[in-house]
Amino acid sequence: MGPSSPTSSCSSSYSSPFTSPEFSSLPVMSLREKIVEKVLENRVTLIVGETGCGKSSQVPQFLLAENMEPILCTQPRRFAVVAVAKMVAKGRNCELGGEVGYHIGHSKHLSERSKIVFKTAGVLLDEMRDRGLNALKYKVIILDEVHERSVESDLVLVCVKQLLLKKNDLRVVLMSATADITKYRDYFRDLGRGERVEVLAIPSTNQRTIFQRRVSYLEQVTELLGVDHGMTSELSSLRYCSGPSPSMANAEIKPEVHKLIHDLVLHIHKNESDIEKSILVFLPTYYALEQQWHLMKPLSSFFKVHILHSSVDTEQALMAMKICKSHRKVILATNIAESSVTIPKVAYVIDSCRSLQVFWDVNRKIDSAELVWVSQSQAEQRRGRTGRTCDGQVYRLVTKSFFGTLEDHECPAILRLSLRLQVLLICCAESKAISDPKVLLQKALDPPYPEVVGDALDLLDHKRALQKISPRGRYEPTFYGRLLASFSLSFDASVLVLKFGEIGMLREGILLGILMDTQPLPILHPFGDDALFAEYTGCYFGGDGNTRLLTGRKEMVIMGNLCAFQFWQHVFKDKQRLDHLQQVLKFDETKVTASLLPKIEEEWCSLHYLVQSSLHHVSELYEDILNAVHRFRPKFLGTSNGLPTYYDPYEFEHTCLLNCDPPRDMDPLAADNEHLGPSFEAKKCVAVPFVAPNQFQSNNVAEKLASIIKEVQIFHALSVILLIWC
Ligand SMILES: Nc1ncnc2c1ncn2[C@@H]1O[C@H](COP(=O)(O)OP(=O)(O)OP(=O)(O)O)[C@@H](O)[C@H]1O
Repeated sequence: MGPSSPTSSCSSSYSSPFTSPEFSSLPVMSLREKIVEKVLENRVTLIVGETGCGKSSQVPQFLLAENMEPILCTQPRRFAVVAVAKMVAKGRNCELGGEVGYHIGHSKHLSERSKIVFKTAGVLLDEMRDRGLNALKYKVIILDEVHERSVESDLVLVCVKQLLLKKNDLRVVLMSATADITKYRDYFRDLGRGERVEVLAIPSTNQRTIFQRRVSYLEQVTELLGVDHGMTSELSSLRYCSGPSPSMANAEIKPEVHKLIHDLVLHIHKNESDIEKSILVFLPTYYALEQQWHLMKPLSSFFKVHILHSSVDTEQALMAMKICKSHRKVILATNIAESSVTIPKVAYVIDSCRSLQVFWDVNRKIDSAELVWVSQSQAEQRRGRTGRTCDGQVYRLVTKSFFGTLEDHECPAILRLSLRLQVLLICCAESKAISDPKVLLQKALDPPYPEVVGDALDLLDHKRALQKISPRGRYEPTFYGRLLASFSLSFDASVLVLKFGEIGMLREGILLGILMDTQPLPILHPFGDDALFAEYTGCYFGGDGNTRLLTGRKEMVIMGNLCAFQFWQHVFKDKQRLDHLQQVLKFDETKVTASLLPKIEEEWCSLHYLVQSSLHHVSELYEDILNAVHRFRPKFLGTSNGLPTYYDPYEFEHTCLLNCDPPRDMDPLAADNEHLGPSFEAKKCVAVPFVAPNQFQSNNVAEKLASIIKEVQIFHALSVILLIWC
């Protein structure tokens, strides 16, 4: 079997991905022929291999070389979809969007020519809802990281199995380093006579070329640091983990744990001469990242701290890591960085072994979040973030015996969450084969409790999003339900949009709904500096007595971001305004090229402490939702006011953020200091003349927001959504 041949979409300097020295030594390479053979022979193949052995990046290419395209690969996280797609495209010397493409949320780099396509499970489910199982028209479907059990991944698995029952020539490949093999074998047992899941394990013994990974536990860490002399491992466990085993210990992070991490980071720094070798620390929440960051501030002359959290622009954070060469990198991350990604030169992983888990509180009927101990499978994935581009050392901050009693796998989300939105989405599916939630969810790998599905159906019925079609008791979506389901927002955010639509403020409602779900938000939140964030937010909303309208800080933040978005839109999205901008800056018309304006916009955003990518994301989502509303044409569309008066272009005034102090101390999100941008004096705001403080009728919108929040009694649910991103 020869290497794949270059395709027309690849450049002439194409070199075979299989022979390039960077990849030829990956352990998965030794099993290439076997993998192809097994996938051709069997309808379902499970590939199990250590983290970093090359599954995600190489297996799709093995199959492409056998002309098994088109190939679909799902990844549980957006971050991973982009990272793996980029890596495969780079390895094949192709443009992204050509032979190799991806689709996450609103970012779509695909074409007719795409032969390997990476998507999130969520995107795939949306497509299936619209086009039925036809959305799965691929020769091979690879479900990567199958151990990650989001509701979306589990639903994709159900649908793929339905398709397998109909389509004999489809090939499905499941991949993971830590999947429960028996579970998947059993799940596909009823595919047909003589059918079975072929399991292919990439042997560890063959992994001569993979880098070393050593693991130490709490007892070795305390010994290494010379703390708690003579303390038994039981006492250590009590001191740092509040108990001897997960069932007897709460997963809160005590100050002692933060101190231990601080000392360990310092110890590593003193003993590792290569400052390019970085340290990745896993913590459960934004708050824990903040605590750790504050503790490490005095060490800022040694370290550059980077943050990986959903509230941070990951692309930008990774870029900043690449640029920074002068200091050792310490990356503080939540489980966003837990699987599928390679952060080059991570040589040390410190794992707090805790994570944040959201669950549906059946009694209070709200989403809640709690700190939990990770499963062994999660800890293995975290371990796998090192040993990829250099040798690695992992420190687990629990004792070995404590670790031994952690669950093998975490509880699947389908057994923890309320499933309201998923039940509604299932009911809205075009294809009858997948539109009955009671039937479909019972086919899941771990079927949810029938009362949870019943609760979701009742709630949706109560909200008139579904109606029971007698006599068989099957539910159908109402017009309102279909409309809600078409928004690609969380359930509460979608409800909010429609409530605003009903009072003639559709535009504001859509933006507020999007902002409830958006991470990172348009207004920059300098990491660890809530005061500065409040100052930035206050410049957009709250400076003229309108704070009393809203009681919660979270709603204030949403309102501030709404005003910030509109401000940006006013300056950069209004045709006449742009003409005006050109005059202000005295552009020579001919020189105003497509490339100049984005640059100005980028600088402007940075001067006003706005996150450009987030503004664009909100803008794209806004268009989508507006289109959905126009497709459905609800009654209120006729009574909506249309464009607000302030849309008329005219000269306007704004309270310029340039008067704010720049971020103090070390900003972990910025690259090296010399890359911080133009000096303070040189700043010039192109939004002049002005935007008046209440230009966007913010008081009026805030008043409506306050009453709608009360009316729909989603305050608690809102707090949870906001708690996760704030
Ligand atoms: N951005 C990158 N820079 C440098 N090397 C990389 C990069 N991405 C991947 N690699 C290399 O390719 C190897 C294989 O990565 P790949 O994601 O295919 O492995 P995997 O088996 O799918 O791992 P996991 O189970 O952790 O997702 C890594 O171990 C690393 O050596």
